[in-house]
Amino acid sequence: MKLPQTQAAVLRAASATDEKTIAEVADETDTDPATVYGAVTELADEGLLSVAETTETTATVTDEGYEYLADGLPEVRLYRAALDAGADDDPASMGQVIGASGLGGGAVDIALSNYARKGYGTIDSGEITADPDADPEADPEADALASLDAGQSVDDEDVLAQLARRGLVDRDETTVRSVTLTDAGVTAMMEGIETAETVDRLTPELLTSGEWRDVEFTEYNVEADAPEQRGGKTHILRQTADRVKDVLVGMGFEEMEGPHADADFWINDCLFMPQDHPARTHWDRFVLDTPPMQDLPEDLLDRVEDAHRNGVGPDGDGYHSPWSEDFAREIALRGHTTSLSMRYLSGHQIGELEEPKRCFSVEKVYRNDTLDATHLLEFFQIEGWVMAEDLSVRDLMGTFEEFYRQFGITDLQFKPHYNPYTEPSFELFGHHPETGELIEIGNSGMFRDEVLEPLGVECDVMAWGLALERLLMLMYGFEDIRDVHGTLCDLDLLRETEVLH
Ligand SMILES: N[C@@H](Cc1ccccc1)C(=O)O
Repeated sequence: MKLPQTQAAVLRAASATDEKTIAEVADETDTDPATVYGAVTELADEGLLSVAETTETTATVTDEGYEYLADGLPEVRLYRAALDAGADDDPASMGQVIGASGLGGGAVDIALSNYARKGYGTIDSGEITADPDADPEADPEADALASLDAGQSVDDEDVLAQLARRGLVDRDETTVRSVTLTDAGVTAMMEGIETAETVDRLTPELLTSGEWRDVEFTEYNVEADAPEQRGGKTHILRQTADRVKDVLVGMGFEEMEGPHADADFWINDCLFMPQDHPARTHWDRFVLDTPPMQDLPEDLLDRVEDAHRNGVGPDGDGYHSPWSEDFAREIALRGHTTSLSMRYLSGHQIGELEEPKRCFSVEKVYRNDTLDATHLLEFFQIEGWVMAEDLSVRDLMGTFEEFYRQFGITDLQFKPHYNPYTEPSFELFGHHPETGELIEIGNSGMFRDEVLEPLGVECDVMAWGLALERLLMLMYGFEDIRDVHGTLCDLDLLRETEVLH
């Protein structure tokens, strides 16, 4: 039988009786393990090798683990200090023993929380005892750390789990593949294996000698299974944001951009948000210690102030509450991207707009919320509006149905809501694919005259702010927003999720 170089070498290295791991075969044949793996896959496809997979958990000592290897585990150091203080006879003062132990900072807490658990003694109302029978020389956790450091394996699963919990070892699961010759493989070996003339790897030697010109290369097998290579990739949130942009551009929307830190005027006043609204207090927003915004259109400022004080139209009524221009000029991180909509609709950002017009942004907003499974302090909003004659709530709902359908979400629910700047207003909900729970995914409405008139907009405007992270939740079924953000993120979810375009 004729086989390409690596396959022939791998088959020769394999045995019918002894399982050999890919790493062992790679070692023996002096070949890169990924290449061996490729050859193994081919040989298994041909029925010449059989491959067995087992999962192996590896444990590596962390930096903190190494610290304790050098200095001793904190609880062991505490025990020795307690013995020195005679605590095996009479309880000794905790303060003194800790002082004598030389333990400092976080190590004291660590020592205390492991001391009794491991049978070194008791700690009670400021006193410490040392069990005379405890043997610090035979501490199973210290022994396990030393074995791992010496490259030996540790079999005691409980001790390993405890070390992992303490952050003294990192545990990783790896798949180990071992090969054996099948009957067909044995037969092929007995009949003789010839190395095919083809070359399956381009080597530096082939390149420098120029030989690459004359040799025949093995064909690529693009279907062969290969170990996963994990390079960097675009975060699924960014991927989904790009997808959202594509969908909205496809629906005829143009993208808006503008400052993350903006005058309260654009973030709130233009939206007819009373200056004493709770969302405008320090409870909700992040104010910046920067000079006030100078560049505000004076005539718009006057009209907005007038709307707040007196309302608009013949029957209008304002808030009858204080309105301060200084407050309007204060700079804060935007709590929604509706500030951008105000900048655009007013003509301040890109000049006068002509209806019909549709705009959107997929950008970050900032709120002084409490972090939990569904709330972040920074998140992405899908802002959008349509400016046209004679818009109705049906246009709003139809737009959402069309938009969310592109993401496989077809069971939207609408709930009447209140915003100071829209009338009517609706909250949007969708079902979580795993839990079935109704999740709020957005807020919307038709801008009121009190917003539009000062801006100089004479037709209808329907608008919304949708939560990108919540859309992601409904698409991929995770239940905690922290699975995709921050230090608690679910790496497998982030690595394996494909955002389809
Ligand atoms: N700004 C609103 C969303 C919204 C925008 C425009 C109109 C109506 C609602 C929010 O952050 O929840």
